[in-house]
Amino acid sequence: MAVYTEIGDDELDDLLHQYDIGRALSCKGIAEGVENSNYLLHTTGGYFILTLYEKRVNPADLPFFLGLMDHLAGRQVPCPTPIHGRDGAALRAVAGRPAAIIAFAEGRALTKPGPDHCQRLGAALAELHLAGSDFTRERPNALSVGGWRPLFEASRARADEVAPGLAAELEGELAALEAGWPGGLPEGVIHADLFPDNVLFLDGRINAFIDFYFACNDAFAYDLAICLNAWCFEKDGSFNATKARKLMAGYQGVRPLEAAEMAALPLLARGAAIRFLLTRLYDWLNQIEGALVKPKNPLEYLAKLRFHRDAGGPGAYGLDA
Ligand SMILES: Nc1ncnc2c1ncn2[C@@H]1O[C@H](COP(=O)(O)OP(=O)(O)OP(=O)(O)O)[C@@H](O)[C@H]1O
Ligand SMILES: N[C@@H](CCO)C(=O)O
Repeated sequence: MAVYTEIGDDELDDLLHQYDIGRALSCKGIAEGVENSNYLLHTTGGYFILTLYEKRVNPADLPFFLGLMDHLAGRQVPCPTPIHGRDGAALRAVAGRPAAIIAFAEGRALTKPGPDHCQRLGAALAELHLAGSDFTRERPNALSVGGWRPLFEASRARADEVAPGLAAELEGELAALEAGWPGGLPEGVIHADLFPDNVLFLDGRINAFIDFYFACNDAFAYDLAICLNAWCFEKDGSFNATKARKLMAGYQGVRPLEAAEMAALPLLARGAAIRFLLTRLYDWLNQIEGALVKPKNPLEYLAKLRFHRDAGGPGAYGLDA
């Protein structure tokens, strides 16, 4: 269970005194997630999510994340809003951690998304990209190509404990990505972690995007590449070309890709694969005792990386570049 920080009863009561959402009836740790401590908070005013921000979140970035959620929700992007206290602020401190209360969103994360879900995802992702265009805060992507080598260095010495030869393969991959990483693509605000567990479906439709805590400014097509990896491979590791085609069609129905974005997609997908491989590898090698969190398998992303390296071109994803 991803609960790194416990909250005392008095701390919770003190927190709720700052809001108009009633008094606490229960507050239970949520099993899902690996990054932050999340609680399902039930008050006399309804249900909420209480999040305490942990290691990978820089407190200075929180106004960007919380402001973005307010901004997108105001533009009909399905996304829960932060609750503002009586003083107007959404960001607080609880148990020594930065914290926020977020509206509870109905819906279920899909364990096995189908092609039609991928199409809906594509369309909603493009709408998110367009809706972010007049968001005025900026946050560079700390986990883009410039951030991968330091992350790799933190795991390099022990990488071969996870798979023989992994360090050498990652070294070669990083060098290729650093040399060829595309610039000048259309960019704006991206979600940057839009995995199936961060999309809540209700009656077959997307009811909420959650977990905006990697959102940043970067290439739109990189966000699409992250989704390609997270949604279009089966549990056995095989690539599902139908899902990829649907994802692309959904996206392009709202925001057509430029030729340069299509051409860059195989490389962007390799980059998106190494980004999650590296954070998973770090977490695998540096597990936090007592956090009751199950680290995710880095090797799932090694297989995806190899797939894109051999893909041959954007046609593999159903695109005619
Ligand atoms: N606004 C919300 N409404 C309903 N449920 C939510 C909401 N926010 C979070 N959750 C629930 O809490 C879980 C963990 O939230 P979240 O994905 O933000 O955590 P995380 O630790 O940042 O996880 P991740 O590993 O995806 O980065 C979600 O899977 C979902 O079940
Ligand atoms: N979505 C990430 C975890 C949270 O960043 C992963 O699956 O590795």
